[in-house]
Amino acid sequence: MTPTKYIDRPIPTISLHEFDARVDEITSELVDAAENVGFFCVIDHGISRETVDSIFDQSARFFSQDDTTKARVPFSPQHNAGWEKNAQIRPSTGAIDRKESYQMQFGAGMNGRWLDEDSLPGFRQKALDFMHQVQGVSEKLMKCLARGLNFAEDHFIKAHDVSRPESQTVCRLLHYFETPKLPNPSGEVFHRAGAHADWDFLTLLFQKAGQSGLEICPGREVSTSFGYGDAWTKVEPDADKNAIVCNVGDLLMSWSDDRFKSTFHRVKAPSEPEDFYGERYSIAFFNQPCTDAEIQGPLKKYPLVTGGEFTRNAMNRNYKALQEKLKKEEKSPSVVTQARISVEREAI
Ligand SMILES: O=C(O)CCC(=O)C(=O)O
Ligand SMILES: [Fe+2]
Repeated sequence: MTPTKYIDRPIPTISLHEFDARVDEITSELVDAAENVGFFCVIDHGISRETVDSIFDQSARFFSQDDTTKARVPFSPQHNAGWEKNAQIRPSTGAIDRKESYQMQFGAGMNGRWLDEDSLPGFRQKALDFMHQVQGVSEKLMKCLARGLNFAEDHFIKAHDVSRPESQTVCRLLHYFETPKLPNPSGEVFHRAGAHADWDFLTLLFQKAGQSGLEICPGREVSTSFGYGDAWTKVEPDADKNAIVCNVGDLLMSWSDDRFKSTFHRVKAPSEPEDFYGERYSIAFFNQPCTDAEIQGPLKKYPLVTGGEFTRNAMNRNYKALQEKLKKEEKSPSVVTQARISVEREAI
């Protein structure tokens, strides 16, 4: 196996300390990070490490339920919410990610998709409290990003109003399974999250100390392209600084006329001795626009679309890329069928 090619790229760390007084400085740091790397770490964001640790405890509590219990809140493609296991296939790998995830939303999309209080007392309220805190940090970043693009300060905040029934914002709890250590006799690759770009506006990711694996590969020029390079940079969890890893998604790339970069990233399939093979937990908060939000960049590079249309277009593009990949690799029809189901399910 050829060793992974790594290069060092600085990933900016941006402090939100004294946000109101420093908003100009923070805006220019954010714009610089969004234009050049697409990934940045946010610190001094106001969510305590205890809060983050306690939501990870809730996540472990959810995933430790047996599969029959979790299957009572199955993933719904229509609502982009609920639990799924070994179901997501990325066009970059043509194979399933070895993980389970539980996607939560703020509103009606969750009807029937919360586990009942008897199974998991207190879970729902704790999850929603956390999601509101992350929404608060997201709104600070949205304010700066809007200023950076000369939109009204509340332009992105209004489009991502989580109190409206049209909200599509998702908080995804992720649990990657332990991977067998080398040598792996079957030669099978255990993908965790195959290389992809996110479709949303901005992703805020929480990681656990020591559970590495996230890697990025910048260099994409337009939000509609699929290509990526072959040199990776590790984004290690920084629990001491309680950093939130943020990345620009395709929606913000297109909303900025491709000025801000939505960067390819993955959770590496552990395959080299120094990789992390253990079970891994992470939490991704995907800021998604309301279905009726109107999306167009200041230079009008792309035609105006609604939040609903943007998501549909992204899914269709993903589906086509996956079909091409599977055709090229002559995967069996059963894999294709499985993939079709899974991509239709995938909304991020
Ligand atoms: O688990 C992680 O660290 C990243 C997950 C991710 O990139 C995603 O779910 O889109
Ligand atoms: Fe991602």
